Amino acid sequence: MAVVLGANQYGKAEVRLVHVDRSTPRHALTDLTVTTQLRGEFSGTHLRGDNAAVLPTDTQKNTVYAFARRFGVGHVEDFAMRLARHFVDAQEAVTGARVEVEQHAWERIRVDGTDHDHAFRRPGGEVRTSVVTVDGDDAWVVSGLRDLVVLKSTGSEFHGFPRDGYTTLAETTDRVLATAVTARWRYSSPVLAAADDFGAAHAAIRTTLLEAFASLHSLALQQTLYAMGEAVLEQHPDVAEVRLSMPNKHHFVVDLSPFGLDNPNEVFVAADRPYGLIEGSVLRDDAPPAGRAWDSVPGFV
Ligand SMILES: O=c1[nH]c(=O)c2[nH]c(=O)[nH]c2[nH]1
Repeated sequence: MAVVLGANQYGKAEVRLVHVDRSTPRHALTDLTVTTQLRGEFSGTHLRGDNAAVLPTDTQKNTVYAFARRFGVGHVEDFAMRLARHFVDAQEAVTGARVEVEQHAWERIRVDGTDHDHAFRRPGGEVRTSVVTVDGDDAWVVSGLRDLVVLKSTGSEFHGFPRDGYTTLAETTDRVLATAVTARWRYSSPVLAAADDFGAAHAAIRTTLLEAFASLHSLALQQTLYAMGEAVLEQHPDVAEVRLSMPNKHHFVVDLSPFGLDNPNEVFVAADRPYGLIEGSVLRDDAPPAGRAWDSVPGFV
């Protein structure tokens, strides 16, 4: 019996690329997941561990980021074709390539009825939540939402933090700020005074959260969290307390200098973990007691 190598391919899977076109103050955002797979004559590495024909998957990843800076992204089909052609043309052993590009949608956040220049929201996936607790004659209503994914491509800084022997984080005056908002708010009373109904109240509070996120020039996600909670309390008299849980969905500037390219905050790797997790409660100082409102509400909020 002879054993032979059958069909094979290899590459880098799920390269998370966020490209910000900042050529005008009205930023354009392209958010991609790219998977490269090379096909060709790779028997050497499989049979003998001879890597002479193996363009590293790490190189393939770098090429994705470098191409985004050199050529821009454009349509996903064009970006994929440019990459696939490059690998096939540039490497002797590579006779074919499969490049899969998925694009994640973003919409502009509307503030006072106008599309914002650099604040975005991911459509879909958001969940409206509610927990009602009744105890005898008492009742409490906690409403909320989760997975409201938002991003600002500028208008966010983070500096002035303490440094110790383990600190490597660079201070920044311009970074991408992104989070998936989980918010729960407790109404002062189970019967709304100011709003007609819970649906209208939910929609209005959601708008307030989005507008506050978009409008604040942020010096920390903690500051953004507080501003969002504060805006809800200021604009919605029915609400006694807001609890927020906001992961800091880090976007790191890719170092393209090894390829002779600068990167003026244009090409980012969107990391999925680990992430900062910023949580807090914002409430009126004269809020009625929470009673059993938060009983059995999972997690921080
Ligand atoms: O807004 C931020 N808050 C933090 O506490 C923090 N920590 C960190 O590393 N980056 C950030 N960003």
